[in-house]
Amino acid sequence: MPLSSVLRDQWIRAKYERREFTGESDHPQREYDSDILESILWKKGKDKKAFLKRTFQLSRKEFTLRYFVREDSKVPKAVIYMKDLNVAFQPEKIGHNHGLQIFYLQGEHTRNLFVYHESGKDATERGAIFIGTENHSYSVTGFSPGKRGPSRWNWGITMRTPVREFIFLCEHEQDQQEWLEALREVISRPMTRQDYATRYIKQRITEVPYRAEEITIPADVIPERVPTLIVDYSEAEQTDEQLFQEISKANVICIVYSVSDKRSIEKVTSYWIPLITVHTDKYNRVPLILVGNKSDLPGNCSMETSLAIMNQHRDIETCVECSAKNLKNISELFFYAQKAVLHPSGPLYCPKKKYMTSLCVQALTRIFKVSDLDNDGILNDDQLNSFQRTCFNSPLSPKALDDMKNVVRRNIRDAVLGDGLTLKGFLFLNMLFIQRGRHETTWTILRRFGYEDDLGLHRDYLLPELKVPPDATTELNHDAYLFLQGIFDKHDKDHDSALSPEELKDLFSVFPYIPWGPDVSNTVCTNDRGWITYQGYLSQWTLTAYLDVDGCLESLGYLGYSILFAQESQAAGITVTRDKKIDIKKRQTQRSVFLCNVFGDFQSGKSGFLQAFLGRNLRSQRKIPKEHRSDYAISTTYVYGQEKYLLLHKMFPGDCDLSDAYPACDIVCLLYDVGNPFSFKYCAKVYQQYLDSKTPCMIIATKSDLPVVRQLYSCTPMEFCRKHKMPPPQFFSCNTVTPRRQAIYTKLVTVAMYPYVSQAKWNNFCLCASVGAAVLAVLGFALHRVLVKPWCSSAGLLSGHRSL
Ligand SMILES: Nc1nc2c(ncn2[C@@H]2O[C@H](COP(=O)(O)OP(=O)(O)OP(=O)(O)O)[C@@H](O)[C@H]2O)c(=O)[nH]1
Repeated sequence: MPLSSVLRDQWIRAKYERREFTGESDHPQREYDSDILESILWKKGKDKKAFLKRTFQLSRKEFTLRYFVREDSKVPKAVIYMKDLNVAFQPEKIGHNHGLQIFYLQGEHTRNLFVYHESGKDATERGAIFIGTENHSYSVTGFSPGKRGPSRWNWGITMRTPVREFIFLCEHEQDQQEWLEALREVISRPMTRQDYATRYIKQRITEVPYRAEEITIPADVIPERVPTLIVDYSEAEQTDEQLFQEISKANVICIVYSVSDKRSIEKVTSYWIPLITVHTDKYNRVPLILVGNKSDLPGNCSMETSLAIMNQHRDIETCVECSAKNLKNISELFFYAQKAVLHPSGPLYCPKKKYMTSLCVQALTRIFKVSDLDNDGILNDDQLNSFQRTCFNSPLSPKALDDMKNVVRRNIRDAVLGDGLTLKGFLFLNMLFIQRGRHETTWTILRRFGYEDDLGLHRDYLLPELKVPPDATTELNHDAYLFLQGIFDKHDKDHDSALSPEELKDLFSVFPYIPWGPDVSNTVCTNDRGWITYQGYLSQWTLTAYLDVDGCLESLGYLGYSILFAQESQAAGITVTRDKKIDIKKRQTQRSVFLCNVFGDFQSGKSGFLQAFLGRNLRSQRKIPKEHRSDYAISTTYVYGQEKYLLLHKMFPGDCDLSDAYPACDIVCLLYDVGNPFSFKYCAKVYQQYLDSKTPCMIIATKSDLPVVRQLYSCTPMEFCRKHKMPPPQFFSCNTVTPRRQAIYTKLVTVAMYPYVSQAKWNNFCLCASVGAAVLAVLGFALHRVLVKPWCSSAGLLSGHRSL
């Protein structure tokens, strides 16, 4: 046992088990029976090395401590007056478990005696009670056997001092009466100056301390490995200010009342709870433990009273009756206090409704859905086992699985279907844990899935740190795409490779909000019914990762990426690309997303250009309600067989500072309407004002199905391109009979990927890139689907993923 634990243990035993300082003790207290307490202590010699056996005598009569060099000595080596003496436990300094430092004033010097006792028990302090007078709030009353139940020691005396109450028991009524008389006599006598001094000395050295020393229970005692600091408060020694400070620092507060004193329980609601409420954060309530002490005495206050208080006050985590005298429930009390902090029941359970709180149900429902990998509403044995491994690091034995299912099945209908647990069963199981006081099981599950005490997801879980240097971009990596594909397959119940509104709603049911607005259908590819296709779905995630990496991390968190793919954080799913300047210098890029800013005057056909990339002709574009329009369009295209994402961003003339928007992109498109003579002027202005020759730029002549009119500008668009060494204007129309994807987009990605290729060679270069790509594109896409398919096999996420 560590040194500090011995002393702590002895201190607790002296105070609570032997009740040495309270007058309630069953143990004979020698120091009250004889004037002199004699004991052998080992005292450190003058050479400061060896400890020598010395006889010490504590005289109650003289208030002195003496010690003798030899056992038969008549003359003491030193006589120390109590008023000059102080004692401290010093196990470390003395190098012995029961070491004491006795220090006292001699003349103007402080002398030290370093001693230890062979047995810790005898080295503990003893107590005495000072008896003051009536007008100093001392009183004494007797009580009769009727109150106390069958016992030999039935005749009681209650002695009240300004700081606490002492209960004494007598065997016979006559003893009780004699004691009462004697005590009353003392109390009725006025206090002399000597009395005041004696009270002071006695309180300092022999009476139970008003306040227990701060006790630290080391971290390694409990599995959660957090240390516990127990802080006592004494009205007699501390100011209100100190009390308020301690209250505001506390993680849990034990309000102790006496089960034998009705007033003390009344004070819980009339004084302590309001006081704690005022001095604690109302958004972060401190759990309270209601402790009915002296359960060894007959109670005035039943457990029902404390339960009623507990039901009225949500902050009261639990109530417990204990007896400090016979140590009943004392360790439980501290266990509950630790538990109240580490595994509070308040956020999980509503005692009034006798059911879990709605926040807890929501959190567990999300956990169930995340863990139900095939989304069939049942956690089968494989899924239960991987859930168990995730939360508790080990699978369940087949018998434990069966037992668990049987318990649930016996208690509630529809909780087990086939071989698996339904959501109803999963919730019921957790409620059982909570109701049986095993909050820590549910908390382990919740915390593993990212929840913190208020049942919100932890910030570090949703928003792990990710450093993105200024010239880098963020993309999803292969792992994250695999994960997201698994999520898609799980929710595409009809296997039509598109998500219906219901399927999408189900996918986002693990989110506290729907992250995608109605504009998403016009940002990515959809099927004929306007439902987001598999390709559109991945495109939207790509866009989120690129433009709003925090939002993407958060979404991965809600979907449970880091948990299901056993990653340290959501950030493991993101690739931060290298600086674009290095790509250009090395003439190669690993990036797979390229941003193209699309400029053009009002009504020049920018939206048309974006929508045509998603395969929509003018007719289908006209059906898009205004509020569902999007300023982005993203899809894939293949360049030299590599699948790349092109993200088109529509820039608005006049309403934003173009210089801000410009530098981040990889390529710029300047659109003019061939049918509008004023349209090109805007393109020339943007080019001259904001663009440098380093960013590739392409001029697109839109609405090429309309008659071409002469542009009212100092030169024609063709001359302008020649002058600025740009490829000639690319004619484009989305007014086609059938929706079709046009080559222009592949051209844009190719140029964005190879910005250093001379602009004069663009046309040939782009042609090669796209022709070579066409075959590989189909192949590449098919390969991707085949590769990622095993992800959602019933063998579980991880095995599917690893088999890749
Ligand atoms: N004939 C023809 N009309 C087109 C084409 N593209 C767009 N339009 C029409 O031109 C008008 C403007 O098209 P948008 O694509 O909305 O142009 P915009 O530049 O996004 O417009 P603002 O957002 O108002 O600046 C619409 O009435 C479209 O129907 C095209 O290729 N051919």
